Amino acid sequence: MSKVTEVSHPLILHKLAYIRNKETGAKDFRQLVEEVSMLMAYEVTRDLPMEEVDVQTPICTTKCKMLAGKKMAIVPILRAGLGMVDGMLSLIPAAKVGHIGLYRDEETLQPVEYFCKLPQDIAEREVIVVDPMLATGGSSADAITLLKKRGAKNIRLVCLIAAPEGIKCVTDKHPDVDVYVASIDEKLNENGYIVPGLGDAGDRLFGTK
Ligand SMILES: O=P(O)(O)OC[C@H]1O[C@H](OP(=O)(O)OP(=O)(O)O)[C@H](O)[C@@H]1O
Ligand SMILES: O=c1cc[nH]c(=O)[nH]1
Ligand SMILES: [Mg+2]
Repeated sequence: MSKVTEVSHPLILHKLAYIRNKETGAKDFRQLVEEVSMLMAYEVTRDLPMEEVDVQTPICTTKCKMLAGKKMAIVPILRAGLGMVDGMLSLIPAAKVGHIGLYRDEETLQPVEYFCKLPQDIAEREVIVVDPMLATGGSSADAITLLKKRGAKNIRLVCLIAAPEGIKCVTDKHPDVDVYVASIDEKLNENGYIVPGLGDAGDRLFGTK
């Protein structure tokens, strides 16, 4: 069964309020998405395996804990997921980055795949899929299916804003995948947009439309 974590830290909620505000321009929007992603990286890596090592301090030798060298990959769903990569990398600098290109057809709301480039050893990596928006869940669920077809076994999903419908879709299709979100919003509207949401994340990040 998937674990769903809503990371309601005060700093995240404060920044999310600016991100949601329609008056926030692309420059600030990008900066804030990066900052919240960094804070989310802290939460999604909470249970990474550790190992004990001997460290010589200026005073004596002591046992310390360090990451056990688990290899990681960050996989943004294009385009909007790109906005979360630098924030994640600032805390997990050794991660490799894969890219999955999907857009949501405006009429059918079904995801359409147009690009996929993954680290060749993706099957051995702990994979963090990032996309700011989890609406119907179709895009994230398809991206995870694609990763599994390429051999990935340990996958987590990090989103900023999710609709209950999207969480249900992903966790029903991929019960082995844990989901981390900054906010679970109320619902989807008739156009498949998250309410209250933030609008179209890709357009706001890149200044399109
Ligand atoms: O859960 P879903 O209903 O699939 O919707 C969520 C998807 O929609 C947005 O991408 P979009 O299709 O707008 O592409 P973009 O990032 O290029 O703007 C968003 O970034 C997700 O990938
Ligand atoms: O609310 C939504 C839904 C899908 N994609 C977005 O960017 N925003
Ligand atoms: Mg978009």
